[in-house]
Amino acid sequence: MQDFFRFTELTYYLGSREREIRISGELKPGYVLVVKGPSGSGKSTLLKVMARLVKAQGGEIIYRDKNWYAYSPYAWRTCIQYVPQKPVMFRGNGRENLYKPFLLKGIREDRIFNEEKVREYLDIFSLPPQILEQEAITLSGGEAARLSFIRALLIEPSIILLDEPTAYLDQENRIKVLRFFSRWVKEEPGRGIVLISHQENDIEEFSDTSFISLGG
Ligand SMILES: Nc1ncnc2c1ncn2[C@@H]1O[C@H](COP(=O)(O)OP(=O)(O)OP(=O)(O)O)[C@@H](O)[C@H]1O
Repeated sequence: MQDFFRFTELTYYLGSREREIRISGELKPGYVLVVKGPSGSGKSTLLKVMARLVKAQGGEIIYRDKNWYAYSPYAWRTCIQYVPQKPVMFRGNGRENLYKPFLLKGIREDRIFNEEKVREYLDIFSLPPQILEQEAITLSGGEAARLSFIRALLIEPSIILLDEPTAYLDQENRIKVLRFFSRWVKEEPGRGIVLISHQENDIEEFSDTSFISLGG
């Protein structure tokens, strides 16, 4: 495989044509690509473009040697999962929230909702099993954040786009989550993470990192 995840002249607007971003770079397998830049420079928007939730005006991403448009949007999002900074919880309990992506049309058939995996992840992220029965909108910010990591992980993506993953976490959970992702990215070949974090010490938890910067 020549290109795992390479983006070239990726071009997108921040609200209007006047604020155009154009950026090239590469995420290597096993690596964490850290997106740097001041507030409002377009970091979150870049992750949404990469997830194909926001349209790019130009440029391309080559993922596993194929142009991104060679993948259906569903296939793309099965491989590349975006976890927004502010956790999104739907109506329904914790289990229903974890199950939600499996109800979406086009999810790859080899992805199955694995209750055993759910329990395993709850344990890793120190969430009590009762959370599965709790109304998700009543979860605390930190609980919802950890549940949204589990929701993304259950899809078994190869790339996870993490937007400020520790924003809602206390110190203990912050370390737990970062160490988990640091292991996850190395556990199997062909995984990668794109990370936005304002906290320099978050980045120190990862062994192989590379950086790209967006201007002001
Ligand atoms: N749909 C939109 N309409 C108008 N403006 C937008 C839209 N999406 C993003 N923007 C603007 O684009 C800029 C970049 O937003 P973005 O969330 O990508 O920044 P960021 O670098 O992640 O910032 P922060 O570090 O504060 O989270 C901001 O000024 C934002 O207000």
